[in-house]
Amino acid sequence: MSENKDKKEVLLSLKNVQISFGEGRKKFVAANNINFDIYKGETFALVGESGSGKTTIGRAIVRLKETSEGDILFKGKKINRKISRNEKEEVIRSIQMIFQDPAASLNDRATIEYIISEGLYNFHLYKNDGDRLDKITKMISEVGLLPEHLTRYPHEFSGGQRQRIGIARALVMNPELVVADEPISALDVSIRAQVLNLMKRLQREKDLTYLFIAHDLSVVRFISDRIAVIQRGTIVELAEAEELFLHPIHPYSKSLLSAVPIPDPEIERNKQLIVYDESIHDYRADKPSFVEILPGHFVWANKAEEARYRKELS
Ligand SMILES: Nc1ncnc2c1ncn2[C@@H]1O[C@H](COP(=O)(O)OP(=O)(O)OP(=O)(O)O)[C@@H](O)[C@H]1O
Repeated sequence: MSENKDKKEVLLSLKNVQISFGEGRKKFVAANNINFDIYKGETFALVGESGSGKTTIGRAIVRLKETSEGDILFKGKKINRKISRNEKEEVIRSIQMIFQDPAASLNDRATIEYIISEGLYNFHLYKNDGDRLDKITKMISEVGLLPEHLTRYPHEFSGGQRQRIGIARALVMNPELVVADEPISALDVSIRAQVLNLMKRLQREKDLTYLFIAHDLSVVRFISDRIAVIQRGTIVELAEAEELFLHPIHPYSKSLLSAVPIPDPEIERNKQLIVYDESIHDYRADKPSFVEILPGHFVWANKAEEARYRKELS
């Protein structure tokens, strides 16, 4: 999906990030030891099952959730925890989020015009009202809807159209990074490809970088440059998309991949589902870390596992 991944300019960096809910004995760590870079122009997928911490990480990046440890850097500047009001505004403008459920994320009592204009109003990102109208009219056309839709309300639209409105609301801010949190999973299967194609086209046209959150590996295979697999709050593997599909290393990634349907009935029938058993990891004495096992291919492993994986690879 990316055009300039070879340049590898780091846009966003997460360094040893931890995100938790509650305090003291009630503290629940939803994501821990999170380390990854997102390059400008690429689509970086974060994949894991429900409850693995994907949304929490996305929300921390757009400052909807506080981090409890570590740093989040955007273009080299720290954007988590305490930052100035100006810096906050810059983050909100430059990093926009598209939400999973377009029905729930749009205010049903507001017109589409208001919904798409809201960020522009909040940050005074227009010269005058004519300029604002120009911006949102252009934006609504870019997502495949019509200017006359601006006076209508969210309930008058289908799920796919509502997600287009969600995309317009995010992109009218002219962001550099878009955190797309399962943007197609709530949509009818028949329109998912349309929305993905729209996102791809807009990425090319507007030089966007995507963090694409999904629970389904088959969805991200063909749209992402790199994939991080997350399991119960820990990223267990990160690699280029094809590399991950061809040479998964962590047993959890292997189990997820074994569940991806193969479009060949013969292979599909004889395929072995790999069941992941967490108890195979003994991390009591030999602690794990995020190891670069091959260039650009990282796996969560302790010393013994690293040695075993290296042997398997040789
Ligand atoms: N407000 C909250 N208070 C306490 N725990 C929370 C809260 N929000 C999320 N969690 C917990 O944090 C963990 C990660 O949740 P998160 O929503 O990030 O997962 P997810 O991978 O995005 O799942 P889904 O695909 O279902 O959204 C879950 O165990 C969840 O129960």
